[in-house]
Amino acid sequence: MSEPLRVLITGAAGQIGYALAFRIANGELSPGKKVILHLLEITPALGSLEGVVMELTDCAFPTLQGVVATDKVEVAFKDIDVAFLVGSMPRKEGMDRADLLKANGNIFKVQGEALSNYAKPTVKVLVVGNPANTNALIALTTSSKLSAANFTAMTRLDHNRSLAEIASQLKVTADKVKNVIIWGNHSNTQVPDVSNAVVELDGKTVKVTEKIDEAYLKGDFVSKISLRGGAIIKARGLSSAGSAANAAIDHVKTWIHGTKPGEFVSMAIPVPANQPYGIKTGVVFSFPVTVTNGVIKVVEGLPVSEWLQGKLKATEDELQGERSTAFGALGLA
Ligand SMILES: NC(=O)C1=CN([C@@H]2O[C@H](COP(=O)(O)OP(=O)(O)OC[C@H]3O[C@@H](n4cnc5c(N)ncnc54)[C@H](O)[C@@H]3O)[C@@H](O)[C@H]2O)C=CC1
Ligand SMILES: O=C([O-])CC(=O)C(=O)O
Repeated sequence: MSEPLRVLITGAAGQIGYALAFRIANGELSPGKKVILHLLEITPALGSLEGVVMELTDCAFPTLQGVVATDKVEVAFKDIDVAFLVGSMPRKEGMDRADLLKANGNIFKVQGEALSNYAKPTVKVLVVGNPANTNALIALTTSSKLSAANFTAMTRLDHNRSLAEIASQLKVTADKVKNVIIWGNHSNTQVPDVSNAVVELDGKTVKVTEKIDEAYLKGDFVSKISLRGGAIIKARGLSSAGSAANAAIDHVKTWIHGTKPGEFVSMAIPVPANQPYGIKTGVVFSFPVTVTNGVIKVVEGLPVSEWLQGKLKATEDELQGERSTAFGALGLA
């Protein structure tokens, strides 16, 4: 029988952690495969974490082989195959995600070191905690034994929001839309781009740009997707959790099982050495990607309009700025 999948969730007693744990325990990442959940929390939240473990036990999931619940990184990160790095402070109304750098940056410095020291060398790391791109860069920078290929940050929620918005405009379900792209930072400067997206309408595949007005796609659509996180905080008084956990599962499932032929998704990854689309190395940037046998590859050669070029530059500049702030504050080189 194959080895169980060891999956770490940090911040497991928090909103997103709570939504993630049950779905992962139920085998959603790799159907049929046994799972050992590693749940990390800060010491004051251990009581609450114990309650999560009790509930997981009470589900009697046939796939759940064990649970390790701890406040110690050396226990939590030991031999893990997948890491969902969620545990960190969420923003409140009126804040930008980059305002969280000061509160959250150090968490990812410590956890980068822990990944390097204790995780399997093949570990797949997804950073969810905000500001996600720069936190992933911090973790990568402090994990001397792992490589860039181990690290990603989440823009799949923005990707899914884009699929859903286009589907709603065209009165179809979201599975009929594919190949939207989120470029850059998981922030207000992200670039939701549907210039390569297609939709299945009445059995025919057509370009989204043939069906929806260009002014809307470059205007209200971009603002709606990029400001959606803030709109949810305003409506709920709390940041997105169910949809964030869902996107995190989508992201890791794609990483494990690959993309379908002809399809790409959005993932934030360390910029590869060949600097696709002219984006300079040294930041974690969201690109259109395909995944085959666990290897993430940027989809290159897509046309870049003048409009897109300007937006790519703005989101890249923001990421370079976040990098300088974070590296300065944390004493990283
Ligand atoms: N990338 C994305 O698309 C999204 C990112 N987020 C981000 O995810 C993060 C978590 O959000 P929520 O679950 O709503 O927050 P939450 O406050 O409900 O839960 C966070 C949990 O992390 C724990 N925690 C804090 N420091 C920790 C550490 N050093 N080690 C382990 N656990 C630690 C806390 O005790 C708490 O239980 C936030 O930074 C939020 O902004 C949220 C939605 C989408
Ligand atoms: O907006 C926030 O702070 C939470 C988040 O990242 C999102 O919902 O996209």
